[in-house]
Amino acid sequence: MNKPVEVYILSGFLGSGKTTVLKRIVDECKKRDQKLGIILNELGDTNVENHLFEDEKMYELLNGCICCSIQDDLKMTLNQFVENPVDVLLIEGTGVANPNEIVEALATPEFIDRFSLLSIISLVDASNYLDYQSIFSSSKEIRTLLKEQITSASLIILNKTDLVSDKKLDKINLQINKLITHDVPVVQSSFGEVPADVLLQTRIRTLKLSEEPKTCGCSSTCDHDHSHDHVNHAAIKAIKLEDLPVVEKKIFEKWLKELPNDVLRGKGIIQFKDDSALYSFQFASKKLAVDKVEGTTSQKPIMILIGNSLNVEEIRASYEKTFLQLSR
Ligand SMILES: Nc1nc2c(ncn2[C@@H]2O[C@H](COP(=O)(O)OP(=O)(O)OP(=O)(O)O)[C@@H](O)[C@H]2O)c(=O)[nH]1
Repeated sequence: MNKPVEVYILSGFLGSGKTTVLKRIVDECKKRDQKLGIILNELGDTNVENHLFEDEKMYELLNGCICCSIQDDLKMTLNQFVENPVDVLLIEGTGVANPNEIVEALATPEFIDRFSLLSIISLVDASNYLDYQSIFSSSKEIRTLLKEQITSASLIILNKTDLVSDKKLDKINLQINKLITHDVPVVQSSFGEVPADVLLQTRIRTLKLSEEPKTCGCSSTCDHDHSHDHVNHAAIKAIKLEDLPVVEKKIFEKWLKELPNDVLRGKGIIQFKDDSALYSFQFASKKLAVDKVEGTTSQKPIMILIGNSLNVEEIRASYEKTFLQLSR
């Protein structure tokens, strides 16, 4: 039998910096000449970030969360890596995934000797942490999910520290340290800049299965019985807007920033007025970042918005009013 594939799971809430860290790990593994595999999971039915990993053996699991509604897809994908092993497999869950569910899939008899889980790296977004913990500006689902992402980690990266004051950081560190019971390191970073040896250190030696099977509370599509304890995150939805017109960057940015606070994350591909290039955009922590898509791409302008109990009709109406009526 081949050597087990070394696995790292990246977890963390929407926009916390998982893909940013994933890119760092990919670069490091390439430097080490390691053969890489990536599993990216998105809530919506489109991955707008696949251009970032064109050279890698990548599988996209779309339209659901590998921690519940598409567990079978995850198992099928893991089988691909059993048949064609790589040295290192990176699994990035959706921002609302509970990493324990991925651990559970890796710990089944068919996979336990094939994969060796080395670490669960959880990203915590310092710029939103206190708001997400607040009963006034967040929901119980989000608070429970954040707690699960922290308590299941073997390494916590407190990211986006550039966006908060030292005083706030101290407060967040204190709160995180109250949640973790084991000797789990918490490293602070901005743009996921964590030394490679810290990032890739082996922190888990054995997989543990949870003891008591419980009924899953994931969603109507999930009717299996398996051992986990997690939040019902069905209220967190992705909306996809396609056929986007060419937009003015300033208007686009203003529209995103004025979206209701329930919109926790946005991403996509966009074309700006008077510019023939396509740009990938990221909207997280109420900040817009755009990046020119280099080379040729078959992707078309598209926008994915993810949030908690989103009022889809309201968002669609505001989108149509701002962009479609203006472009007519
Ligand atoms: N200011 C700041 N921005 C950051 C930092 N880390 C990541 N970002 C930006 O935040 C946005 C979201 O980062 P991602 O790495 O895509 O976050 P993610 O966790 O993969 O997001 P999801 O796709 O929602 O799961 C991007 O625009 C990043 O460039 C940071 O430390 N500081």
